[in-house]
Amino acid sequence: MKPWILGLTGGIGSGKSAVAQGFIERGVHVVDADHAARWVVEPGRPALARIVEHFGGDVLQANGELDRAALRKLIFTDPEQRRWLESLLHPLIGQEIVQVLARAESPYAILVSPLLVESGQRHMTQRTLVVDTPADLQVQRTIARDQSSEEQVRAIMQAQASREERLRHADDVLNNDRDLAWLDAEVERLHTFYLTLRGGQS
Ligand SMILES: CC(C)(COP(=O)(O)OP(=O)(O)OC[C@H]1O[C@@H](n2cnc3c(N)ncnc32)[C@H](O)[C@@H]1O)[C@@H](O)C(=O)NCCC(=O)NCCS
Ligand SMILES: Nc1ncnc2c1ncn2[C@@H]1O[C@H](COP(=O)(O)OP(=O)(O)OP(=O)(O)O)[C@@H](O)[C@H]1O
Repeated sequence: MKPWILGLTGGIGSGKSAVAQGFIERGVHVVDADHAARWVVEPGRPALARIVEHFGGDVLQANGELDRAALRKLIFTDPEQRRWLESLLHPLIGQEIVQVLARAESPYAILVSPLLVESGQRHMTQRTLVVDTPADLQVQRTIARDQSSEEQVRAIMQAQASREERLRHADDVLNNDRDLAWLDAEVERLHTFYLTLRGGQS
């Protein structure tokens, strides 16, 4: 039987990847929109040429790969440029996600995306799990992981749905304000529940 699809979302640094890892360890097939966003701009793919045409050669590294830090600076200080990039990449990211999900063979599969609510990717899924983390903890964990500045993390959060907006779309919530052992216990609880569902519904 074709798996039903769970959407897993949360803001930057909320813990989506850590939660997804817990589901992967339990045999669930996972596709991550951030990974798909990397595949569509690999050297030789048409989207990379469009980005260079639009933003100029400064967004390329010497080896011909996208300079992600340079592009991040450009799009999170200018909403119009961010929307231009999203209108180019989101349809391509959507196509990649559909292809990978079509090959999934676990009882249910997961689409991990920071922009599940904002980008309309939610419509590819049957159920939404929100990883909910207090904003200050999101900032703290992201800075520790990426060595980025607080200002940059807050600018990215400004470009994302608010916590309240995301929670409005949640069927299930994982409160990620405790330690990793708690996170794993929550994944176990949710996985046991998801295995009882048919098409994402009880
Ligand atoms: C700007 C880019 C090159 C920066 O790359 P970088 O390697 O530094 O970050 P990465 O892609 O791993 O994203 C890190 C986090 O930033 C946030 N983020 C990325 N893009 C966006 C966006 N358009 N709007 C809001 N938040 C975003 C997410 O929380 C994401 O998890 C990259 O994020 C990108 O291409 N973004 C546009 C495509 C997109 O919208 N991707 C999000 C998944 S659909
Ligand atoms: N409960 C927790 N306790 C301690 N550290 C945590 C917890 N949850 C996540 N982390 C850590 O916080 C950081 C951010 O988590 P993670 O990378 O999973 O977030 P994300 O939502 O995938 O972020 P992004 O949107 O930027 O891709 C990571 O270093 C992760 O190991």
